[in-house]
Amino acid sequence: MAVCPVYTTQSLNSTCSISTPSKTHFSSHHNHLVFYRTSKRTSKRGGSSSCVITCSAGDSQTVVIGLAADSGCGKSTFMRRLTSVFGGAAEPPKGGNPDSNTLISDMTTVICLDDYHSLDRTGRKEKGVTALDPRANDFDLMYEQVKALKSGIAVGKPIYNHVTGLLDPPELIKPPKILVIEGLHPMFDERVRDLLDFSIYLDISNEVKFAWKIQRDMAERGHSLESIKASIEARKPDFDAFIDPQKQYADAVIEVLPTQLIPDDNEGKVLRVRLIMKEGVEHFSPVYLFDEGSTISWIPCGRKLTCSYPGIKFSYGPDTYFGHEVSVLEMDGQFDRLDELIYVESHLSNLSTKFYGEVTQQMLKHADFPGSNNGTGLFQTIVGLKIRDLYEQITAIKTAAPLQATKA
Ligand SMILES: Nc1ncnc2c1ncn2[C@@H]1O[C@H](COP(=O)(O)OP(=O)(O)OP(=O)(O)O)[C@@H](O)[C@H]1O
Ligand SMILES: O=C(CO)[C@H](O)[C@H](O)COP(=O)(O)O
Repeated sequence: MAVCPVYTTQSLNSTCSISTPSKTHFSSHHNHLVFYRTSKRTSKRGGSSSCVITCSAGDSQTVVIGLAADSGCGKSTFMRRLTSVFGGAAEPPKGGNPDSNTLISDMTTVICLDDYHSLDRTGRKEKGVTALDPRANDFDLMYEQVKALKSGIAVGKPIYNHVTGLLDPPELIKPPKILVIEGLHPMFDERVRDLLDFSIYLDISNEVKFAWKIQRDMAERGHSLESIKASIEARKPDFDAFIDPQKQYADAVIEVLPTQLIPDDNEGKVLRVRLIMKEGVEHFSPVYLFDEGSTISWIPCGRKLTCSYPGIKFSYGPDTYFGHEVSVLEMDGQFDRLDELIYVESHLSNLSTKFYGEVTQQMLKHADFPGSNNGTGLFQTIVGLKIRDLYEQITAIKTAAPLQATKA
């Protein structure tokens, strides 16, 4: 008899029907009715029986955002910028597992897809697979739980403990207004991909990834240069096979490359960052520089923007990406003075800001975050504002619909 690792909860005032051949326990937990699926049995026909819990969801629907990137590529930094756009601090679940990977704020819940590792650190070692390999991850459970959350049903999500390398007991995740699923594989499984309202891929070139890893793992974690190189090399085949291809599905890609302003630069400090925005995505209109659809090259340095060597260059224009029409906004170089960013902001359109200078204000607020002086911080902030706009559009449609139905 196997232990079924899932439990599903639903608020007491909603209607649920249960069909399960396995033992199902009910209990009240945080004002939620909890269904524990404790066992699986083999049905008479020989197939494995599944536990089906059908609940009618509440009125609110969760908007789901996917953020894909390799480890150490700036997902946490991006998440901090995104949650800040919605206001309020993001914190791990109160009173829960201190090693939880989840971050909850008033509007957003960010779950880390590492929690769907089906093999723990020892299991991966024994089987000779990396965490990037789909065989080390439970996509069925990921799909079931994201789908449940999207339709307003709370779930008991497992926790992968990065300190111990073990799978810890599940934590309760209630459906938030905005659910962000971040990690290695948010767009890998077609079923999960189809649940996403918007998806982002952080595409960090090998040179830059290496520079960031050295900065963090050598300076902050005491790893040697050789071990960092070895870890990047060991992950590369699986990264190329399973993680990188997801960028073709992303609605926005933030590509981070070495600068072209310094010939043969190998320091990796000055960056060329490209924001690739898919055309025709519902509730998302790409940002543009000066004139929508034109091809523009702009050096803003001069009286209104202070630039030291090697300067700053912006480019904008239409392109294609994996066969899709896209708009690409590019920034090469770095800002000397963040308060002068307002000059650049005033030449960008479709930013989905709520007031003049909101991008600059957000950037100044988080001036100490990595990438605040270059295109990584700027484009992450812009994508955060676009996600707020997308959320507001989706929820406006949802609240308007019943009214229209009443009128008719
Ligand atoms: N935009 C940036 N510019 C410069 N360095 C950056 C930038 N973003 C991230 N880094 C570097 O990379 C490190 C990892 O960033 P972050 O923690 O945001 O990544 P992550 O993808 O969440 O990592 P992990 O999955 O390993 O937890 C940071 O400590 C910093 O050194
Ligand atoms: O690629 C990763 C995503 O963060 C990690 O390497 C993976 O989750 C395994 O974690 P750990 O190295 O702590 O066992």
